[in-house]
Amino acid sequence: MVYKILVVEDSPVVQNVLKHLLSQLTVYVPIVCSCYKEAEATLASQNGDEFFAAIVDLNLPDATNGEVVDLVLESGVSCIVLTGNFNDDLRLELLNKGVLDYITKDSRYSFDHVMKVIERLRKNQHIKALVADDSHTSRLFVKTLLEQYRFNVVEAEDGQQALAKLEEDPEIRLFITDHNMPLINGYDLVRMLRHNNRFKDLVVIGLSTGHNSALSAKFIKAGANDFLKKPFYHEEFHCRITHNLESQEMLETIRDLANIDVLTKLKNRRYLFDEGESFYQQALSHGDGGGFAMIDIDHFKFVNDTYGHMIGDSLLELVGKEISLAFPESLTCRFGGEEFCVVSNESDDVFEQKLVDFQASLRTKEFTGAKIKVTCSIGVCHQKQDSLDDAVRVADKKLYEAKNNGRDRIELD
Ligand SMILES: Nc1nc2c(ncn2[C@@H]2O[C@H](COP(=O)(O)OP(=O)(O)OP(=O)(O)O)[C@@H](O)[C@H]2O)c(=O)[nH]1
Repeated sequence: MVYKILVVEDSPVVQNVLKHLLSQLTVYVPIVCSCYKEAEATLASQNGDEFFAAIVDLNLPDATNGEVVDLVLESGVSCIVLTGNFNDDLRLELLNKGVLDYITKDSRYSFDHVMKVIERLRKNQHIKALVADDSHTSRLFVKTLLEQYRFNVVEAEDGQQALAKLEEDPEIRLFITDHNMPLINGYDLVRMLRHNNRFKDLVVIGLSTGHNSALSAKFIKAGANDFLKKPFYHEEFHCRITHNLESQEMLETIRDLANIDVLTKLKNRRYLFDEGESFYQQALSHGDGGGFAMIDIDHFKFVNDTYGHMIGDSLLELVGKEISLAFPESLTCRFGGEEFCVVSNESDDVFEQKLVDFQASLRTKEFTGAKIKVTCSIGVCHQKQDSLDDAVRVADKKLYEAKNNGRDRIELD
């Protein structure tokens, strides 16, 4: 996907900086106009809606009073003002008109800020936000602010409806809740959510009118990420949401780095022992699920010795991909070295058949430019065990037997 960004700016230096920054992130295509007339013609010929956003200067040679802002907004394009003048009244006027941000060209950080806004818009398209407020007017106001920043917004009229929507829709990542609502108030709702591990990554922002200064502290103590008192400036609203989402995204990145094997992109051994137990117990509780398999590539040392470690790495990466494709519903991990494992939540029969199919398909494939053919040995534990640790032990013993019995085979407990 490519995003076209309209840049309306008469200074060649600023044009070049923006062009450079936008093109560095390969998803953006800058289209530069040097004056109002050129922007008008460009927007008319492109139907306007094809532009993802516009970065505009207020003082153009043929339109010195910010007329370009109205032109861009009327064309339905998200507008960011990048200007040399700081004028507080004008800034407020433009923000009220629907301009996303008013950034002054006072340092090189201004350009970083523009890029941050554009990137945020792009990411927000994939973020679902829930707004809970019993007042239709307040809900609509918050919804409009969020939609300006490209969030997908769903609404709830009271606390109970909000809880039901959060429970049924795991895609909701941002929750903005008023305090005074019928059935369940915002504060109680936050406490309930934070006692449920499922919502640990949900970004929660509390809102309230009134003069209860203890409420913001109560909300944050209960686990809300932030709190805003109504009425608020929409700049403050966006800044707080952006900061909280960025912190959450950073946490998720750190968690991924800790839990994902860099080579194969499968979950790593650490994840298996931290989170696999609950996956295993859940699978066991679903009747006849809970199978566990250890998969080990045969004679992998020979691959390294013959083709070198780089090719060995590529082979591990490709086999990892085959494993995640073969067991999409299961928890698939790289256990270490050339050893992988699968925790299944499907019935024993289905799991066994998938293992047989996987082993057979691996046999027929050629991997890397060197067209390497490999086989694998598999040890399976499908008797219900008390813990994942025990299942690993049983499957490991069976894998050892598979190797001793000639490799390229499956041994079941
Ligand atoms: N390229 C590469 N090699 C690795 C990696 N991790 C482990 N290995 C190699 O994997 C090989 C495993 O060798 P062995 O344990 O003897 O097993 P094998 O050659 O597969 O023989 P069997 O398992 O008995 O069939 C060793 O040469 C390790 O150095 C890795 O991340 N990349």
